Amino acid sequence: MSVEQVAVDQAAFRRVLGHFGTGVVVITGSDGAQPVGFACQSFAALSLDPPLVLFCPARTSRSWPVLERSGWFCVNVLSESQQSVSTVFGRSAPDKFAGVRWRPAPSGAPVLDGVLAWIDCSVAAVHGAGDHYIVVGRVETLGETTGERPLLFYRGAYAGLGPTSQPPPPDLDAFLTGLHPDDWM
Ligand SMILES: Cc1cc2nc3c(=O)[nH]c(=O)nc-3n(C[C@H](O)[C@H](O)[C@H](O)COP(=O)(O)OP(=O)(O)OC[C@H]3O[C@@H](n4cnc5c(N)ncnc54)[C@H](O)[C@@H]3O)c2cc1C
Ligand SMILES: NC(=O)c1ccc[n+]([C@@H]2O[C@H](COP(=O)([O-])OP(=O)(O)OC[C@H]3O[C@@H](n4cnc5c(N)ncnc54)[C@H](O)[C@@H]3O)[C@@H](O)[C@H]2O)c1
Repeated sequence: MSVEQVAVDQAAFRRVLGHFGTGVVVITGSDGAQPVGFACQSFAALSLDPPLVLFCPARTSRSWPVLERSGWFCVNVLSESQQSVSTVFGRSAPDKFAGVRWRPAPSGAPVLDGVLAWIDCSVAAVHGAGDHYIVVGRVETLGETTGERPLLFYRGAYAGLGPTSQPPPPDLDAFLTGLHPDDWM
């Protein structure tokens, strides 16, 4: 199989970077009266001690200034059955929360019904990077539900994990609890 080199134009960037499949989150917040939020795949765990995460909003984002002013945001990890939620929050719309059920996290930022996990954060640092910002959040509280599978975004389209062909290895618990402090997890 040949490895083709292509020019770095925007179409190639999207096509090639699309091979890096990710989960999908909705980053939410509030100005104290109105909730705001947007779909996001540039989310990552960053640091265990202290507990930090990051995401990257576009400089043109209209939700980000609201989150920055409040000093808080909540990361909502979408489940496989929440593709329509990602579609709603991935577009510009006057009221993305119409018809969406949610409850407030301790910060007041929305936790959407049906998410796999939520991570409530204070804004710890903001760095400009190209046409986006890199936002570092300190994890203040978090929670999870179990049973559902994650929503994935891969090559510009939604995907799921598919049926599990193999059960997890029987020694998975021992592997996860036997990590050396220098191991990256
Ligand atoms: C799977 C997925 C992953 C995504 N990942 C990311 C990500 O990692 N980072 C990211 O930044 N985005 C990401 N997006 C895109 C993002 O969800 C959408 O752009 C979303 O609409 C942004 O919401 P917002 O509230 O920030 O801005 P919105 O208010 O929804 O505005 C979106 C854009 O529309 C334009 N716009 C709309 N209305 C006006 C107006 N009246 N005046 C001027 N400009 C206007 C602006 O350019 C603005 O950036 C992702 C989308 C999907 C579906
Ligand atoms: N990081 C982002 O800001 C980001 C990521 C994914 C999608 N989006 C936006 O969501 C919408 C739907 O996307 P699509 O279905 O056309 O997928 P797409 O084909 O544009 O996305 C393919 C890949 O390109 C990259 N990408 C796309 N837009 C980007 C951007 N503005 N900045 C940095 N990386 C970007 C991402 O890695 C993504 O997985 C588009 O408007 C897209 O720009 C933004």
